[in-house]
This record gives sequence, structure tokens and C-alpha cells, in this order.
Amino acid sequence: MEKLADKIAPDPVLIGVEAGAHEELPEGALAGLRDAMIAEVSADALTPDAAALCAADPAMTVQQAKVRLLAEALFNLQRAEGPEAALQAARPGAGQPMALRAALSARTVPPRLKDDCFAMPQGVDWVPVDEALDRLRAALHPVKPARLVPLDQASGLILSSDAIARRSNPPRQNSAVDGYGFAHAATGAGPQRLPLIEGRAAAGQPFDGAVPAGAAIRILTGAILPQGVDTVVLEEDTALDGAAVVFDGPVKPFANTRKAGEDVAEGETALSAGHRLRAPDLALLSALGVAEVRAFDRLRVGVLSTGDEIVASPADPAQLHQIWDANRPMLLDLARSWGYAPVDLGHVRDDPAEIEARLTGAAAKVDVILTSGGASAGDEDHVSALLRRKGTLSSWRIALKPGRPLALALWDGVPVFGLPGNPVAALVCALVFARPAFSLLAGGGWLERPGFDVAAAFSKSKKPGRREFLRARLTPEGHAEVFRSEGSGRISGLSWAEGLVELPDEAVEIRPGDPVRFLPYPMLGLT
Ligand SMILES: Nc1nc2c(c(=O)[nH]1)N[C@H]1C(S)=C(S)[C@@H](COP(=O)(O)OP(=O)(O)OC[C@H]3O[C@@H](n4cnc5c(N)ncnc54)[C@H](O)[C@@H]3O)O[C@H]1N2
Ligand code: MOO
Repeated sequence: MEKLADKIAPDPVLIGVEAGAHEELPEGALAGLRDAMIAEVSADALTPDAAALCAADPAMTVQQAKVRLLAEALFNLQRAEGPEAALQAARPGAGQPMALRAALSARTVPPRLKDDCFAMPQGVDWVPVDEALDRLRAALHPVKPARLVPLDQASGLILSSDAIARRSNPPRQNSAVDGYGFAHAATGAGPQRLPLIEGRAAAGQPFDGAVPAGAAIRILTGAILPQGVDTVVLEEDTALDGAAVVFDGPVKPFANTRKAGEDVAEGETALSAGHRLRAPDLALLSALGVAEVRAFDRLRVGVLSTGDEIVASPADPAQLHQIWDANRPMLLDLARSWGYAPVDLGHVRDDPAEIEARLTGAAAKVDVILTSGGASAGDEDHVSALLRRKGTLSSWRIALKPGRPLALALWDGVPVFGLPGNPVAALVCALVFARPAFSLLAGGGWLERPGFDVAAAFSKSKKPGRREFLRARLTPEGHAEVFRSEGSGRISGLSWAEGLVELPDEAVEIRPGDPVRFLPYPMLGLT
């Protein structure tokens, strides 16, 4: 095996950067790369990423950046599909452009999570919420491969590289209004009378000629300013007098015009890696000529309910000792509203063999598993027992109400979040722990818990030693009222609420009017 650095040398940028990761590329895989790059193979597809690399390292040329990106793509292809695929992609010949393109869109395979990533040090009993979150954050990293995605398929995906403007917006100085354009220098204070020249400038129909100083031209919104025009007067502020336009001066220089690149300049980072694409982002990237983005594949979230008492669907009959599954539809919808792909893993009875088989099947098709029920240590708490036997479980006893037990484990390398069975506890744990953790796994980075202070519309004496979340909503005055019961099986309160009130770990005495932290559901991604 030859080193990539030698193959593409003399290219100092590559030495060291790729030395570690790319040494294992098969002999010959990189042979035609440099020529291919000189022929600008895949040049367009690479431009945004290459520009991002160059922005981060001013010493790097665009060409070097493109070579480096292709080398990475080949390496990823090799990891995903083997050395022959990498060799094939790099082999000079008629098929090379397509093959290199395929290599670029091939999966970049992230490293696996460590088996002991959720381990809690010996002797730790109650873990404060903030510490539990710090531990989760340290244990996890993005698990999804990234690839090039056409913009029209990218809604909701998370960028894995910065999206760079291919062109400025607006590309040229243009008019912000319908009116008349002229050179500012030829105008002054008081009544102005400028002869109109033949023709007009419209968006999509630029005026090719020049406008002489002291003359004006009809111009429409979005039209590029013709040569000789730097200022536009609004149509409503003018009158026509035969073949001249009349208005009151002075008009400010550059009035009613938009500077080239005043919105975004070519080469600027329009959106940073880690950003999740929403409707306005699609508008922005389209406006900047970005037809493809590099984005992580969507995180697949499996949701499994456990318990002998659970009946999977409310359409099925349930006896009095049975309950309909409330957590699974809630958690599946939560995964969807967070922008992930929900995968319904159904319901499984309290039978270790069945749970084991279901988890094993699930681990092959999802990136993370949410279970509910059986998370504590009772006789029938099979999820914890099973995960413990597999050797990768950490039962975290969190100083939190509701939601004390949280079981974290890896099953065949896939993280399992074992939520408590009580629906209120399941939702609170999902919002507090799964939301930031999933975002990290998906490539969106860790998410802080957003919220703001409002006046309390309730009284409460809170004990020390644990964080508490209350189901809450705002009164018409904007004060936080809380649900009448704190019982963690009272599902109606979740539905009544429009968010949560978060109370600190310490003891607090709350009186009406005191500030409390309110976390609206939509800010937690629950829509
Ligand atoms: N001796 C102790 N008992 C309990 C403790 C404890 O620390 N010591 N903790 C309590 C708390 S707090 C919670 S929360 C629950 C958590 O228990 P599990 O996660 O083991 O959950 P289960 O016992 O299976 O279920 C609890 C409760 O939730 C209902 N449930 C379960 N799944 C669903 C579902 N999919 N939809 C609707 N409801 C569901 C289940 O029927 C139970 O009523 O443990 C306490 N006990
Ligand atoms: O997690 Mo339990 O439901 O705290 O009450």
C-alpha cells in the first residue's frame, strides 16, 4: 500500500491530513486522481465543499481542496464497499467521471460507539440531571453517514458540511422598486426634470445600453441597474411630463437600490454544518445556486413498548387488567416532529427471549431505540435485566421527577434509551435526554434545553435533591399555570399542557408572581 501523501505529492496540504486515514487505500486507487481533477471532473459538485475547506485554511488552493475531498470520498467508498470499488472509481477512462461522482455520494461511514460509553462509575447512586446530560454528551457522536443530496430532497436533513454561496445574492446591483433610474451626481435639491431615454430595464430583461448623466430610464423591481444608473426614484413620487420624469429632490444616493451581494456574497458560508434544513433555508440555497448539499442521512428512531399489560392498538379490545399503548404513538410522533424517521417496533410482552429477539431485529434497521416500560428494577422489569445481562447496560437513577429510572445501553452497537413506563415520565425523559442526544447522533450537535422565565400562577413547596418538571401552560396574562396533579400516570395533563415548568435541584418556595422557567413544547421540538 502506498501512502496517499506520496501519490499526490508534492501536495503539502494532504501530507499529515490524510496520512492517518487514507494510507490503506489500495495501490493505484489514486493514480488518475490528480489528472481527473485537472480535467475538472465533478468540479461543480465539489465547489461548495472545496470552498469551505479553503475558507478554513487560506493556504489551501481550490484544486488541493478538491483532491482532498476526492481522496476522502475514495476512502469512504473503500470502507463502505471494499477496495475494488475504490480502485474502479479512480481508474482513468471513460467511466471515471461517473465513478468519481458515485464515490463522492457514497456513504461516509462514521466510527462505532464504544460498548462502555454509558458506563457510570462505581458507587454513583443518584445522578443530577445536568451531570447525566454531560455524560450523555460525552458518550455520543454522530452515527449517520453523509452524502451529496439534491436540494429538492434535502428538506429536514442536517448539513454535514457548510453550504457555500455559489453566487452573490443579488448577483448585481439592482432596483428595489418600480420607478426611474438615473445617476445621482446629476441631480440636486428642488424640482428635478430628467429626460427619459428609450427602452426600459426589467427583471429578466436587462437594458444593454448606457444612461447618460442627467437622463433617466424606466426601471422595474429586480432589474439590474444599467450602466450610468446608481439611484432610483419611486414611481409614486414622480410625475411624467411628456418624455421626461419629474420629481422633488434631493433623492439620497443609491436610494431604492440593492447592492450586489448585500444579502450574501459569493463564497460566503450560507449555512453551517449541523444546521437542519427548513423551508426558508431551501429558498436561501436555491437563491445562491446551491443545487446539492452534503447532508447526513436521516436518523432512524425505533420505538418499542414492553409490558404484559399493554395492548398494542386502541382498535383492539382490552380487558380491565390491560391498558392500551399510550407511549408508542407518542414517541413515534415525537421522533417525526424532531425530523427523524420513526420506525414502529411494536409491542413486546415481558418475555426476555421475545424482547431479545425484537431488539436484535431492530438493531439491524434503526440507529437508536426508544423503549418504554421495564426500566426500573422490579420483578417484571425485563428490559433492564436483559440489557444488564448483555453487559452494556447502565441503569441511571436520575435525580428527576418524573422519570427517575433511565436505562441506557448499546444493543449490537445501537444505543437503547430505556424510558420509564409512566407516560408522563416517558415524555419528560424523552424531551430532556433523548432530544439532545438524538440531535448529537444525527449530526445536528448537542441541543441545550430552551426556555424563558415567566411569572408563576401557582404556589409550590419543592423539596431539595432533584430536578422537577411540571406540566404547564400560559394563562392569557402570560403566567405559568400547572396541571392540578403531579401523578405521573395522568396522561390528560400532558395533553392539557403546552409545555413544562422546570424547577431547580434545590428546595424552592414558589408563590404566585415569582419567576419560573417555562419550556414551551414547540421549543422542545414537539409540534
Ligand atoms: N419500588 C419501586 N417502584 C417503582 C419505582 C421505584 O423507584 N421503586 N419507580 C416508579 C417510577 S418513578 C416509575 S416512572 C416506574 C417506572 O417503571 P418502569 O419503567 O419499570 O415501567 P413499568 O413498571 O413497566 O410501568 C410503569 C407504569 O407505566 C405503565 N406503562 C408502561 N408502558 C406503557 C405504555 N406503553 N403506555 C401506557 N402506559 C404504560 C405501566 O402499566 C405502569 O402503570 O416505576 C415506579 N415504581
Ligand atoms: O418516573 Mo416516575 O413516573 O418519576 O414518577
